[in-house]
Amino acid sequence: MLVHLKPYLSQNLLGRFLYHSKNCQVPCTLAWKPPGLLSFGETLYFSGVRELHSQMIFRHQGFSISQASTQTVEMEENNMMTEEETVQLTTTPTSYESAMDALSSLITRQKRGDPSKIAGTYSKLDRMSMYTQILGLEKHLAGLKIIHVAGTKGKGSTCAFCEAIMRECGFRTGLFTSPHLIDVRERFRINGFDITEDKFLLYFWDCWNQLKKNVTDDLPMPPLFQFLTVLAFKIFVEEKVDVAIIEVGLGGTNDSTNVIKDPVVCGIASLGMDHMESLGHTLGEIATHKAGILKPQVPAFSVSQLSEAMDVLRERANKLMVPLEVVEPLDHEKINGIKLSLAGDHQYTNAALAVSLCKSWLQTTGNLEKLFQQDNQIDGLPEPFLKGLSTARLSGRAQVVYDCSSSSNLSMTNGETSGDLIFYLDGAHSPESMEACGRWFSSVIKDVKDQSFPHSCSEPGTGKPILENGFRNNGNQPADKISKQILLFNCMDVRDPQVLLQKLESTCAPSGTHFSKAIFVPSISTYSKVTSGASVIPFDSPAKDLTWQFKLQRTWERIIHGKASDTDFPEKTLKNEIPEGFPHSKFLNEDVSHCNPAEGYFACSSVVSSLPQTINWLRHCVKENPSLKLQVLVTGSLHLVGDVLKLIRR
Ligand SMILES: Nc1ncnc2c1ncn2[C@@H]1O[C@H](COP(=O)(O)OP(=O)(O)OP(=O)(O)O)[C@@H](O)[C@H]1O
Ligand SMILES: [Mg+2]
Ligand SMILES: [Mg+2]
Repeated sequence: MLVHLKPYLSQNLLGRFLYHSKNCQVPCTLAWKPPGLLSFGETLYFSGVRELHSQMIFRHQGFSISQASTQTVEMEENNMMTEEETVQLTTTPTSYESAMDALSSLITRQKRGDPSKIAGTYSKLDRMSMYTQILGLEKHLAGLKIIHVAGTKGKGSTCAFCEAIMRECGFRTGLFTSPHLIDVRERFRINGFDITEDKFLLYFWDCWNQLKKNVTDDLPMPPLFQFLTVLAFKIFVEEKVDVAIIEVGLGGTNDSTNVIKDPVVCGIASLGMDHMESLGHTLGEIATHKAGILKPQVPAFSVSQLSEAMDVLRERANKLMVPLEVVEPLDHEKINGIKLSLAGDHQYTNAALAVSLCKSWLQTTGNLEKLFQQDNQIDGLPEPFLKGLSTARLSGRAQVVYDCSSSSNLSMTNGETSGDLIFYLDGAHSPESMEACGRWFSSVIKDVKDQSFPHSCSEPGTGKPILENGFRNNGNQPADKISKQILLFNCMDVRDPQVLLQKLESTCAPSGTHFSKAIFVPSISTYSKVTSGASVIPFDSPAKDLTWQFKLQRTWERIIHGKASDTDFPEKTLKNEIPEGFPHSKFLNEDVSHCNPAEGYFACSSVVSSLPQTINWLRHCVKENPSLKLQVLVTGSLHLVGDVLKLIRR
């Protein structure tokens, strides 16, 4: 039998493929292929395929062709196919890595806020409208029942709470958030799960090819975030979600997601100082951008804000005749004492916003009464809301991960860890979020002090919370471990490290949290490549230029030692005195109190050129010292957090 496939993309297809059916793998031979690269619509023949199944997948070095058309499956079921027949399949394109390469080619080199990128015949939002038109999404977009969320901090968390609540209420959800930590598919969730690779590829190449065919000088391929936004719309329309929860990428007024004209409800999470290069240098200016997502007469909710921001929101809302309601952080009582699944006090604010957004959505769509009547709650929230609030998930935000590979007691079974190396991951990268992060870290390590080990490890990166409420105690943990707090930090060079590190230190210190050591290390991921979970991490490719990390270190040392400026802190102490590559063995045994930079020695910190080596080194430390427990706060950059998650998952 010959199977006739029409690949949608250029790919070099050579060699043998494995045909996976339900229960077996049948190798099949590539019988013929057109010379050179296959291009759109070209034909490829296989022989040796014995049976067809709707879930058939061909794989060859990551190249997969999947999903037989319904027609094919029906033909098979009706026994209509004969050996001689050539069957045409609707194929999905294929290698996930080639999709990542294609996506990476959309990353623009211009810096944010660079006015040159605004030039051109059409505005960004005009172009977004045109892209949605090309993809035939315009009229469907109007039918998506959208919850649209802007804000400086807490957008993603608010959206994650909304998703979980709406799902618990029985609706099929689509969730679009940014950024991603490990795999770009994290940005697109359908009914609570990251979109599958096969579906992603199907929709990705469909959008890609249609847009490619229609580009002109005035309408080039969209930059990355615009592409991801139209892709989200495509996915949610095709997947027929009941509710689409859309997080703004940056700002509001000019954000690609603002092509949404008639959301069901809008939310504005906490406002603060971030992305000033694009949004302006005052809170008022920033609020003006965020308020740009409000739409005439569409209900809107926000949380308490500084008056400079709130005034702007109210003014805009009045102009548009928008009912704007400000919600208070959730009250513990109202949620029956349940624990929010996203940790940190700030999440009570985000959760409250999500509750109001969901209620409003349910009301507008005529579902509220049904839901609230069914439930016999009095003042509190209905069961699905409570369930949603206690199960929402978002990786890399106040996430605790026990590192299994570091267990000093290898005899422990069932994936249990001695809990000696614990990563506290939070991608905070603005002053407000750094403060929230510091508060969370200080409180959570206190809680842990009162807990017992070991704890079961679970797979990071799956979104499952790693730290359950409470630990299991099997009674054999060593008593009185010495806990040390370590800071693992990096941030992008557009951030002000003085502000971020100062915020962290001044939030932690009053609660008695002092970092024994701070390690400054470059992230592995960069903004120049979109990665997948399967992307290879170069284990040993230390960064060459560590100028930025040395600057971070100097800033930290100045803060720790209360020095006001570089003149109080001679630069010569930085030269030659930094331990090369690896912190030396004494590193952990020294203490902040012994650290005197004036004497030319940086005992409280180190610059390390390789993240994988840093993690190995931390693992080594706890293995060598059974009495030591390391609590490592990883923060400053979501890239760093994603890289650490990826490394400790391996
Ligand atoms: N309400 C809040 N107030 C202050 N900080 C917060 C708040 N919510 C979240 N954060 C901090 O911001 C970080 C990012 O949270 P989240 O992903 O929910 O926000 P976001 O607005 O989507 O951020 P991003 O700019 O990374 O997209 C968290 O790790 C936490 O440190
Ligand atoms: Mg942001
Ligand atoms: Mg976000």
